Amino acid sequence: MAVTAPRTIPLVDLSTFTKGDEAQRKAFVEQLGSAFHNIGFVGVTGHGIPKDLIDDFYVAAKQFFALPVEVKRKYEVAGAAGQRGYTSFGKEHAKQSQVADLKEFFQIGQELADKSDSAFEANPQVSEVPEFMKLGTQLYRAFEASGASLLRAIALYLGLEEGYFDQYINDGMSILRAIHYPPITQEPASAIRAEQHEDINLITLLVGASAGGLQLQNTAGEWQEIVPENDEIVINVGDMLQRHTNNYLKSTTHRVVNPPREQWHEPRLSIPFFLHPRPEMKLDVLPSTVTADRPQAYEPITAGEYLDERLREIGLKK
Ligand SMILES: O=C(O)CCC(=O)C(=O)O
Ligand SMILES: [Fe+2]
Repeated sequence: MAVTAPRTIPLVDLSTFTKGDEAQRKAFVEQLGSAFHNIGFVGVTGHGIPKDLIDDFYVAAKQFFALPVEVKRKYEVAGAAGQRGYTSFGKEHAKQSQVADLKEFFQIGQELADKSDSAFEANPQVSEVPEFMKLGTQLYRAFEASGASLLRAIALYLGLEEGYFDQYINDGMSILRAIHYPPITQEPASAIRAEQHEDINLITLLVGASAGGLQLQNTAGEWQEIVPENDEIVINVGDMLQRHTNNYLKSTTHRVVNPPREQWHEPRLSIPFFLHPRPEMKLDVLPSTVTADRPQAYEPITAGEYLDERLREIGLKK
């Protein structure tokens, strides 16, 4: 009999919120909210992101990363701080680390009908793999819709109006990132696939990575493996939401460790969607989250200012 490891994060079904009755919706709000408050991570099924779309995008992403590096580097976008197009191996590092992560990635941003909005850089089109951007843009939309539903539940949990986040995330600055961790060919000096960090954005939605390695740090400081099942996506709170809620919702430290030596030849691909609001959203601490035991921990800042500060710290912006 197969031995199933105990789950490290709770599992919730988003369709009980998007399609359920009042009692089911209330139960979902409580489950999601307490997971974000206690752990900062949750597994979600019933998220409405089509499996075929994920699978097809994986195939296209693999084809992209298999291109020669000179070809991939054509898709580096000067001045976009890695927020669009390709970022080569060895560039990004966690904010406290001097050593770059063992990864390369490609980021897709918002495609607005109105191209005159200067907050948005254009996405480069990858001519060698035309499906890549087409599927990536579709997946972006699906993640956006699913993330909006999760934030509606979180707004209710925080005692806000259900549509509170919608005004900030419609036409927002979200990023779909395809990450390739190549096979490891020699003992890494000290770097791991992704050094421990917290995400910058409101929430992150991550679809099933092609190999294990993702770990979160629990409140006791121990590293715990996250092993998503089947069509489960992993959601975590980012620093913007933690800041806005005065640390009531937790942006939990996580990392991707290197596999054991016998699996070094296996690459790893993963697809996080970083849900960002529009740059003018104020991340000022919500008054309802300030209490006697939880005094105001942060000064007012906008999402745009905060993002800028963080991109400098991780080596993507000069
Ligand atoms: O590759 C993964 O599974 C997670 C990557 C991650 O945490 C990130 O890019 O922020
Ligand atoms: Fe992350």
